[in-house]
Amino acid sequence: MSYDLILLRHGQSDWNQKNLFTGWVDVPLTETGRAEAARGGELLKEHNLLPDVVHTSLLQRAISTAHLSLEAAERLWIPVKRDWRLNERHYGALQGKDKTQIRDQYGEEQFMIWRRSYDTPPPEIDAEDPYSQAGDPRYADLGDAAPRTECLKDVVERFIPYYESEVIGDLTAGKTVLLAAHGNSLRALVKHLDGISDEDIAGLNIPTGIPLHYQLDENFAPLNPGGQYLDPEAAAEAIQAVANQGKK
Ligand SMILES: O=C(O)[C@H](O)COP(=O)(O)O
Repeated sequence: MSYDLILLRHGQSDWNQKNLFTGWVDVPLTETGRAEAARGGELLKEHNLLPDVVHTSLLQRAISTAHLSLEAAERLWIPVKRDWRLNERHYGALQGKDKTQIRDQYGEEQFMIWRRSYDTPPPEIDAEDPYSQAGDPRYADLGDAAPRTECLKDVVERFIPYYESEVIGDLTAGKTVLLAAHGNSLRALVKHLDGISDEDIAGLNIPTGIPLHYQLDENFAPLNPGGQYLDPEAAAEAIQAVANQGKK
């Protein structure tokens, strides 16, 4: 008995291309990102990994990626579940800031603490900041619990309960599950699945638009630790590019 779980980071977004911290800012995919998403769907079809249900965040780059990849895989008809708990990590006051400028201004060490430390969040975003989500109707139900910044630990704490109830629920029902989400929300899940330490997770990066397949055993532990990228060569190159963001 095994279960199939597919993780898909959204394709390149407008702000990935512009090298800006994005977090919860709702930016669209670029043409490259749309092509990556469609290619992701073709890979699913080629590997006969056809999702029965898709879970996405509330952000259009993940929603569009799910749609374009399912279109390419001829699975547009499957049920969709959306939840804020799959959202990208809230990047606090860094949202909308240029990654290279922040690295130059604060130095490599602080830049990497904000980007990759497990439990140090960036400064909170001001409600008046143009890139704040204060007043965004999609988060109205969260009230005061809506984050104004998050570290990876915060993402683990919101995403893993969702994974354990909703995603494991679908897997248990025998469904192949596609999760269309984000670099840091997927890092949170991979940390959980592979039992990666708080220190070592800093070195793990997830590329855009390349499906990552986990086969899980009856206890939902990976039979293939680390998962399998459906295009391993493209993934290796793209992982390096994510790691190098902010460098000149
Ligand atoms: O929110 C962002 O800026 C990106 O989606 C993830 O960025 P990072 O790789 O710098 O954490």
